[in-house]
Amino acid sequence: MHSSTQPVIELCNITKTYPNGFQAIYPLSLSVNRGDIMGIIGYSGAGKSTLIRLINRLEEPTSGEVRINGENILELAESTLQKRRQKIGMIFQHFNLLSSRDVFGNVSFALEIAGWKKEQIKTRVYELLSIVGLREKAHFYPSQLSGGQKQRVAIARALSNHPDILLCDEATSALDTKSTKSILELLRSIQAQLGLTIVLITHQIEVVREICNKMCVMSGGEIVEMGSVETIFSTPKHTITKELLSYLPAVSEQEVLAQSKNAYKISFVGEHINEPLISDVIKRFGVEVNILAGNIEPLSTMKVGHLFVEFGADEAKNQQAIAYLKGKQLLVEHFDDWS
Ligand SMILES: Nc1ncnc2c1ncn2[C@@H]1O[C@H](COP(=O)(O)OP(=O)(O)OP(=O)(O)O)[C@@H](O)[C@H]1O
Repeated sequence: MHSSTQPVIELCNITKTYPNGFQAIYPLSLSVNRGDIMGIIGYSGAGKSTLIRLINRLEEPTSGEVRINGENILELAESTLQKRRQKIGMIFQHFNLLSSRDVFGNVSFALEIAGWKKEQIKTRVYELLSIVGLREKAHFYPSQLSGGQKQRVAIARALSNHPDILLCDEATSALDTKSTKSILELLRSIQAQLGLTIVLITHQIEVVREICNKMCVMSGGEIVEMGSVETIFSTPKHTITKELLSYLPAVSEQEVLAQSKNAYKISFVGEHINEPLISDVIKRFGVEVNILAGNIEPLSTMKVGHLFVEFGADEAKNQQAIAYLKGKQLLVEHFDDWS
């Protein structure tokens, strides 16, 4: 990820009160740097959608400034705003595709509006469909596509005018786990390829973990915690942040394998959960143990724990330690056995 310290989006003391008098955003400031993937997370009603829509003036703030690349976009006349908006792509939870147009037509639509010439449109649409991996589906209609494919079309459309910002409003909330993963991978790769700045809102903490480098936690129209994903995940401060983090699904074996090709999975149940078995083998056998990940899952009848570790270079000691753990009725599997 090519993040810099150059702010691309700056929200300065913005507030939003809807015409019915409801204040959805209390004074808040937020700065997003070039190349950041900023995740805005919070429960339903926290103000996430309102906030993201203030960035491209789909909502007008009640007070404050919205600066894009240093320019206060609240001062722009409608015609200039339209031009600037072409540089801010947006994707939505329900894709918002035109059902009467095929994939090609949906992507070309944004270019037609922006006044591109017909012959340039064709080249650009196929270029975009290649980026999102849908070239061969150019003449399919939205009703013939899966949710993940529809979101790819929406991404191609959002990228059509070479934006430098991409706003994602719950872009994976309507997708299953597999499609979510592939859309997040696509977002990560286009961010790297095109040097985009991405702001995404989500209520899924795993989305933030997967692709963001920065995050904000929103509650009651305010940002209650903001910073790098590493810092917030390792030392969450606000109660809402801690609660959201507690919903993180258990670490997956693929994630562990991405860190080490020599990992062991140690599985234990019930009575062993509270025993200091790892410090035990370190003391007894002088073995080196690097803990890669771990989790305890409360089942309805008992708790099951998994620990993913990597042992040091001394294979004789490692085997003694593994034999000892197996003797304690723990399941110890090398990655070859479970990958
Ligand atoms: N047009 C509107 N008029 C009045 N109140 C609104 C309007 N739009 C949103 N709100 C209110 O503002 C608050 C924040 O809504 P918003 O959609 O920004 O939250 P959110 O965090 O995105 O929630 P969700 O994930 O459910 O969409 C909510 O209480 C909502 O009812």
